[in-house]
Amino acid sequence: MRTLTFEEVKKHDSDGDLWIIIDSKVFDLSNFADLHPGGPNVLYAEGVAGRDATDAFFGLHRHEVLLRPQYARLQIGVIEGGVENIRAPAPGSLSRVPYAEPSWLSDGFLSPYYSNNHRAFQRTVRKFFEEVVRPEAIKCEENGKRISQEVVDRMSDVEIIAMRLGPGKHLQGLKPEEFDYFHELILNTELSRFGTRGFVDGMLNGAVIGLPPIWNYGSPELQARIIPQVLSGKKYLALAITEAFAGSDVSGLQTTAVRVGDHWIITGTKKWITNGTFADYFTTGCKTDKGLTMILIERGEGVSTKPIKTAYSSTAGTAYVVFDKVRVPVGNTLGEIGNGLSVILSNFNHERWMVTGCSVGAQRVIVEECLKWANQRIVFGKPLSSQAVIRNKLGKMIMRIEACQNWLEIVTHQMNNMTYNEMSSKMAGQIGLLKQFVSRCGRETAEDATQIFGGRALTVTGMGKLVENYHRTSGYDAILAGAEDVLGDLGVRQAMKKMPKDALL
Ligand code: HEM
Repeated sequence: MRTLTFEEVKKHDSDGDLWIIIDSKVFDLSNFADLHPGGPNVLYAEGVAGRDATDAFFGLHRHEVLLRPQYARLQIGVIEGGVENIRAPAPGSLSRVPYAEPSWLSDGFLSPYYSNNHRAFQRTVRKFFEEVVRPEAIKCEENGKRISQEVVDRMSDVEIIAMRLGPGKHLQGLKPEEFDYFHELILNTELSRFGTRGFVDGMLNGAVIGLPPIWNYGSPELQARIIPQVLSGKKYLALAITEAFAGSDVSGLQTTAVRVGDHWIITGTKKWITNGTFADYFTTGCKTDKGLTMILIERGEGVSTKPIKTAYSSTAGTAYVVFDKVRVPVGNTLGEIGNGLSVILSNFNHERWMVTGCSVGAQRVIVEECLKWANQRIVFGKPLSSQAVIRNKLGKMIMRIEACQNWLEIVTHQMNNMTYNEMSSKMAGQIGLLKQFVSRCGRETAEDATQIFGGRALTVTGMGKLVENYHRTSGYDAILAGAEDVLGDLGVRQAMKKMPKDALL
């Protein structure tokens, strides 16, 4: 790469002969100017053409623009004696922006929950997600296609699909102290950092919520056949509960299973089924003459799926699933006939806690985006952060994310130290309230972030793209796995049930 002086660069400041300096790198924009998405005129302006345009550039573009190969190759040299100050973060690295990381990952802070094993795990996971998953996440979020088999295979190779189901004996080769609920929490917060909310659900969330009923209630034959296929990423699974007729009120389901000999004949339509467009198996809630029953249905004759357009990317595979007189062996029943509600309910704590972790991971990135933008954006001749109204919003965002993180961690600590049954009886209400709190905080932060970024928060590309995605999709966290108002109410109802009889004023 050539070394150039400011004097040399200055000579190239006209139409057809245009050089510009950004962060001590010299770019030849002569042929690019007419193709520039921001238009050619801005590039010929005084103080830009032939000059050091670093501040102007970073006020208008994300740093990653310069890393795209088509733009990186416009660089023709470096400035003599210049120092490159703005470097892309290395994959897996931690942010040094205050509050951009939870306190346990911040220099000089302690935590009672995390061991060195968790810290090493976090480093490996972040690097893997940034290098392997992030490019796929960005691509799929935009084109709406499902996650590629290649990335699924790579996740399966390092047991990520299995780890997302939580601690347990399915994690071959890992001792309990090498994988607990804090490890899983790390996975959930790390996978939601890319501003690609649809992809987060497209990353096989169907299996995370649909496999446990097979695991806990399926026959040994069913388990031996289905579980390895799903954990190896060779087959896909969706949880098919909700219908146009029933959402949070699962007892109102209308999909019907009628027993004929040793088969069920199943008819009905499920709606909003995450990963449904590409699922091979459906863990399905059905009405029978003995009450709600969970049954595993395989894609085949009588099963059809249709994508539903939603506010987030179709990479999530959200579907209508139609069962038209589907014949299913009675051996595919999960748990006792008529006992479907407890199968569904026993699954909910983990699912809601998982959604909460993903939500906290995404919320924290937005806090980081806002702190960076308020610091670098110049308005009325001063950084945006010099406005008290902006600092007030930043303060509230920080308070919210820290409160969410700390409550989530203490809940995770209880989960690590309780049996499954204790968790079911003691944590359902608390997790319901936590989920409501986190999703409400997320939406308030989405609103504040949109005000801080202004018009940039309304475009899917550019400086505010993460805020745009978050603002459009944070409501999903308030609905999926149980509407937030219903969950908050569950928490209070459970508390009332446990009130001591003699607790009077
Ligand atoms: C290597 C040099 C440059 C490259 C590769 C480049 C590339 C781009 C790209 C890709 C965008 C679209 C933004 C997005 O949606 O992500 C953009 C927008 C823009 N660029 Fe550049 N640019 C360069 C230099 C400059 C300079 C020096 C200026 C002016 C000081 C400038 C002013 C703008 C403006 C005003 C926009 C529109 C921003 C908006 O819509 O918010 N660019 N540029």
